[in-house]
Amino acid sequence: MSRERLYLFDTTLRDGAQTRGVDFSVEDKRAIAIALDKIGVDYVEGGWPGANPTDTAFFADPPALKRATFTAFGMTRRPGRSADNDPGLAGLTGTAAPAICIVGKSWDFQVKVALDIPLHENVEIIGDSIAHLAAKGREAMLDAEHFFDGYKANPAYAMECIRAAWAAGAKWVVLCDTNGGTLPHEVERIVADVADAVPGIRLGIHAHNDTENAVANSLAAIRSGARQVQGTLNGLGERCGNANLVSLIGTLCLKPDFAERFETGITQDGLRHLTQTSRLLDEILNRSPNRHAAYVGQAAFAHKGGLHVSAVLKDPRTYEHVPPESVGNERHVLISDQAGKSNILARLHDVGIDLDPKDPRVDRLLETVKEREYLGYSYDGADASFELMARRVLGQIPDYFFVESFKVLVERRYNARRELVTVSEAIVRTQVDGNKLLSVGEGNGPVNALDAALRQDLGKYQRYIEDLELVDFKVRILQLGNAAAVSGPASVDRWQAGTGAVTRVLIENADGQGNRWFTVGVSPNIVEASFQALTDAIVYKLYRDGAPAGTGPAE
Ligand SMILES: CC(=O)SCCNC(=O)CCNC(=O)[C@H](O)C(C)(C)COP(=O)(O)OP(=O)(O)OC[C@H]1O[C@@H](n2cnc3c(N)ncnc32)[C@H](O)[C@@H]1OP(=O)(O)O
Ligand SMILES: CC(=O)C(=O)O
Repeated sequence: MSRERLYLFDTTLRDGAQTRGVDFSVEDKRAIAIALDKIGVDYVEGGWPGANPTDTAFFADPPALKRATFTAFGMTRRPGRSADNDPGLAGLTGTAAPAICIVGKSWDFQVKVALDIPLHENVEIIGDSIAHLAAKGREAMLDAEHFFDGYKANPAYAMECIRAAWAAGAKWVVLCDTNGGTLPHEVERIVADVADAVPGIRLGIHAHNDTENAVANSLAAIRSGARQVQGTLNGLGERCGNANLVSLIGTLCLKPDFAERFETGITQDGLRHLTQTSRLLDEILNRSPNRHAAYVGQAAFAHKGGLHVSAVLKDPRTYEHVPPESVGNERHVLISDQAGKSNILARLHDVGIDLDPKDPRVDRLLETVKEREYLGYSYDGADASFELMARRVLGQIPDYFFVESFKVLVERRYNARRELVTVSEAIVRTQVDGNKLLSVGEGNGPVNALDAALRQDLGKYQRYIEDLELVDFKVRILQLGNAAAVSGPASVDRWQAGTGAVTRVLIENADGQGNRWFTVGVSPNIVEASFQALTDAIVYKLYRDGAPAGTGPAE
């Protein structure tokens, strides 16, 4: 059975640019447009030429797209002007964009309040504007703003608006849930009514996420006859955002009810790049990806509960709705106090340690993890510290170096230019093969100074850590109730009374070969917690790079 074509329209660069805190440069827009084109999106709406210098410059030198239709966005002609004399429309037709999407009002209330013109005039404006674009040879589309609210308030008028666009030559009439308050059952009914009332009309859906239903509303519209679906990468957009195109692509391509009925432009390879495309956007916006994003989040295929892990190891379909690799994501098995033996075994396997489930060391490891999590450690995000902890229990981590003591000073003073500065200095005394070393490091904060001192001189290990870099540092204050506070590495396993806050430090490290790893430290003292995470980072690198063992501290 042949499938119907469903068109995907991306508005990341237009509605997504209306997100609070998002400000794309021309080069950002180009990179995103090319990534969308690569995965097989049909339309890339680049912005509103004429509205701001970035969009004007972007349209003046459009990206070379292979598959997608580059689309300009604007609004219908202004009241009191002819379409031929409207500067806004001229700005759109002055670009080379083969498709132009204009927003027009379809809610009588909006026409009265926002435009302040008679209802019939707005209908004429829509018709004229679309006819003008079509006459210029462009693929004209109407974004029927507030269509669902308009239809609920005055269905006859809302229909009159979209009939005008269709009759004037619109290739698509996109029904917008502009305020995002419409629910899926309403969308399903209203889109079906419209499709029945105007046979042959090509409908699109543009849903906002104000009730967290934008994706559901888009799917409902498709079920009722919409054949173009608009959305944005990672759900960017005005207020609560738009329908998340990433989630929509996953569902449309992988769920049989849609995938068997509709063909999209998304290629197999494009689908496998979905995770990468979603993360590229976050990278460009310089923000952390949402770990819990459907399909593409780091946690989307992360298994934590013992029952889950045990079953996933037998067959991943027990707790996964689609295979992670189908969208370019991967499976993670997390270690935590929810863990059973299966988690530990799976995680050990990941780091190259295969133990028999009956091996008593597995129980010891499980106990150690649970105790340490109780103290405030978290291995969910700190793979390297997990591996070190496991290998230490198994006696596989040699003594490399020994830190006798460290001291950190923070000084706030006026410098020679009478500027107020805060400087930090750290002094670390270490031993390598019985040789005593003293290093001093300076930094813009105590952790930075400690990191500099630790890595300044590690004797024969120095060459292994030359390219080590601290790339991210996160601090979390934990209230452990009646659990213990810990005071240092030697006392980590010693329980203490008290209810003090404990600091958990998570450090991301990188080296010159492109490896990245996370380590964790816990203490009531932030510097001590950082010290643990920093030393774990160094030990992990020494172990992984096969550095020779040391002889331990001198007596
Ligand atoms: C639902 C949506 O998200 S649509 C996209 C919204 N996106 C944006 O607004 C971002 C880009 N916008 C802009 O940069 C500016 O608003 C511009 C350049 C387009 C217009 O700027 P200005 O001319 O200063 O107008 P301003 O933004 O203050 O007000 C909008 C005007 O457009 C009119 N207008 C609103 N919708 C329409 C429409 N569909 N057709 C014609 N005119 C419209 C309003 O009545 C108002 O007119 P008024 O100034 O006579 O009261
Ligand atoms: C056009 C648009 O962005 C909206 O109506 O929400």
